[in-house]
Amino acid sequence: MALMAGLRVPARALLRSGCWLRGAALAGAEAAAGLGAGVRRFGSQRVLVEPDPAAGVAVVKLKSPPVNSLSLELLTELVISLEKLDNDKTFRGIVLTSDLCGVFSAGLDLTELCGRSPAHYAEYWRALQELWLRLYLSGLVSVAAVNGASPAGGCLLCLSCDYRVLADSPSCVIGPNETRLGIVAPFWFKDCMVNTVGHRAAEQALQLGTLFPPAEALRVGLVDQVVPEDQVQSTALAAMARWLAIPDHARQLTKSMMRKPTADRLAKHREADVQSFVSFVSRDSIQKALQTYLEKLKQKG
Ligand SMILES: CCCC/C=C/CC(=O)SCCNC(=O)CCNC(=O)[C@H](O)C(C)(C)COP(=O)(O)OP(=O)(O)OC[C@H]1O[C@@H](n2cnc3c(N)ncnc32)[C@H](O)[C@@H]1OP(=O)(O)O
Repeated sequence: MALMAGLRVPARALLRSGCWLRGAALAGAEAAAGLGAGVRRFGSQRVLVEPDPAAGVAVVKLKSPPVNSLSLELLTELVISLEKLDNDKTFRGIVLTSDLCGVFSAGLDLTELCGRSPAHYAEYWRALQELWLRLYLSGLVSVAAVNGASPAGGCLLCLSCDYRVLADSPSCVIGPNETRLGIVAPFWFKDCMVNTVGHRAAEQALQLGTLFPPAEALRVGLVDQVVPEDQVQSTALAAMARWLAIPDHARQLTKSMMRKPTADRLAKHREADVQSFVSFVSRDSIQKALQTYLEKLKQKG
């Protein structure tokens, strides 16, 4: 383990994909995009917010090493940041990205789903629902700058945004791989997939647990653009400018018209969805499958 800024970070996470070497190039690209030195950042321990008030845009970076898995803490901090930005009239759009190299988000934190109490599972699922509803229905334009692998819950975050830009790298796979773990995506994740790629492609991807490489993700419509890794954020900001050219009230009403029926399917039955998750995840067979998967992940490392 290496100690960085008070965080215990596995050395291999820092060395992943030549992160240190690429840092300078990415900082250059950020500066070119107007987000370099001099910008006052805010946020929390796991969510970094880089505001550009003149542009009305904030870049929201997940920074929960080693893989931005969606722990209860990360979910909570992200909800708080989004709520703050949603309520601040300075901002009209967010770019959601990762501060880590090679990983956008590893999806749900599997340690939150293993060997915990029913009360913990319920609290965790409520936090996930809250994040999804907030992001999916946000009045802000949301662009995902997907600069790393984005399986399962990571893919859900991307699908909840209005537009997706993916880095063109073999490690940047994205998709709903839940069935490969022996678990089942919630119906609202399924709905997001269907709304984005259509019923047939969603059904195939969900049943097979497909993780799409960039070219395939673009072909199926899971992402909107694939660009070289060092251009992901600048491309996301360029896309943002196109979306911000539309008057907010018209775009927001249209977004709500498109998305509210999907969100309402969860919003109207949140507690039943929580209870259904708790009873599913508490099953012995599911606990065993999750533990086996986690152990395999750890052995790989
Ligand atoms: C019960 C119903 C729920 C339905 C919904 C489920 C949605 C989900 O999101 S389920 C989670 C699905 N996620 C995955 O399958 C991703 C698993 N992770 C990976 O494939 C890889 O870690 C990666 C491609 C994201 C990154 O690979 P990399 O080589 O850079 O890192 P690793 O060495 O694999 O991992 C480092 C470290 O992190 C731990 N870890 C990875 N993913 C998770 C996770 N999702 N939750 C908790 N912990 C995770 C991994 O075990 C390593 O830990 P150690 O350093 O302790 O060995």
